[in-house]
Amino acid sequence: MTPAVAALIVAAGRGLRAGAGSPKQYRQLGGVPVLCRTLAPFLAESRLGTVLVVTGAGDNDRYDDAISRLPQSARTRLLAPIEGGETRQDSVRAGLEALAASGFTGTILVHDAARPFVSPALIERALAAGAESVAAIPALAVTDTVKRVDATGQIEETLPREQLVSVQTPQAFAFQPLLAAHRAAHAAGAAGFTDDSAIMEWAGHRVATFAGDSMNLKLTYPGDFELAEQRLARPLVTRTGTGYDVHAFTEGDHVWLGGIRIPHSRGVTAHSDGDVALHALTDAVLGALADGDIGSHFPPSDPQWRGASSDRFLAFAANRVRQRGGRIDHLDLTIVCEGPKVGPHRDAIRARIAEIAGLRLDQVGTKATTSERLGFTGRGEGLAALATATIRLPEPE
Ligand SMILES: Nc1ccn([C@@H]2O[C@H](COP(=O)(O)OP(=O)(O)OP(=O)(O)O)[C@@H](O)[C@H]2O)c(=O)n1
Ligand SMILES: C[C@](O)(CO)[C@H](O)COP(=O)(O)O
Repeated sequence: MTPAVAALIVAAGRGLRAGAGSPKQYRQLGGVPVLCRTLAPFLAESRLGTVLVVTGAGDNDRYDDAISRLPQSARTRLLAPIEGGETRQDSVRAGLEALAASGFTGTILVHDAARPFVSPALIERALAAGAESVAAIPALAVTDTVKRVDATGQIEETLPREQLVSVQTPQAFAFQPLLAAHRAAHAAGAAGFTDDSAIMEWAGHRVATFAGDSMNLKLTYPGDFELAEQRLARPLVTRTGTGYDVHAFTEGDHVWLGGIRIPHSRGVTAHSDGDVALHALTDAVLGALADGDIGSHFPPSDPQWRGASSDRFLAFAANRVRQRGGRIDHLDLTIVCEGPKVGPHRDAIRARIAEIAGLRLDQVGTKATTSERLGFTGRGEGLAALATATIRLPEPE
């Protein structure tokens, strides 16, 4: 039976811009070959039935050496590598043709071997987005001002960055349309595409985006290796933070809990959408960072947060962890209320929190309890949430 989802890792480049002799995907990073680091999270994802690496001509020994560093049990879904071409586009097409010959028809994730910091959570987001769209790619908002220059480096114009994103891999596609687009581009002599979504655009498909990861660095220049080594060299220390939030009930017909709108006979009094679960989680993450609290970053006095959807608060805190070179290991949440009943919504809340924070489902715990009719929650005057965040941060210098 052919698998429903496969990953294609392109590793046939020469790494000329990175210099230093051998192709960058076979260089050591923290004592482990780059390709090994890149493959590990794909091979650990049980929904990926097959992983195929496209290698350069003459790289067989390097490839064998790199994958010998992976545990035997991790290699069971790794197909024999196939040879790539002159350009990335040629290499992807070669991989797609090999998968087509094996009868594959499902969803394909295409990823650069040169991106060894791909996280399990990003792969999970790619899988989820690939199940929804013909083409979906990880994107990050552009935070620098972006200019167009002429051949001499003189600025020609400043581009409005609101509509610009920078895109990464893994990119998720329905296999047949991607194969058809690659074949059509090849037949038309259309070359020079720097990613596969550009080929899908060229073929007339709409391409969706999902949240990228600022840690998903592409090793391109020598400085990227220095940065990557520095990142790996600093040991991570575990930090824990707690959060607590309360909102009083008022007239209304719904409450927001963990990013899910739940119909209820009451609403809550709040400046934002009053989502106690996301507020407590945000404070837990900020607490673990020792980085103030939700009110110091999003002051209630600021009108722009009036009625704000609280997912942005948690996403902000999660991004602050990543910006500091850290990661969230786990979020745990307890909701305290007599009503609404949380049980029927618990899976949706858990999934939404994982999505907002960029985590896998197993990194999020959600629980709910009443307070046995005691106190303000017991009297049905409001609802509360408690949260714990466990994160890892690079040890301070
Ligand atoms: N003919 C090619 C060129 C690139 N790639 C792969 O595509 C990814 C992104 O390409 P890039 O970073 O440009 O890698 P290189 O082509 O190796 O780098 P350079 O352009 O500096 O030579 C890398 O994983 C690379 O191995 C490939 O499989 N086949
Ligand atoms: C595919 C890619 O990683 C998306 O950002 C990027 O376009 C590859 O570019 P490269 O010049 O081939 O490294």
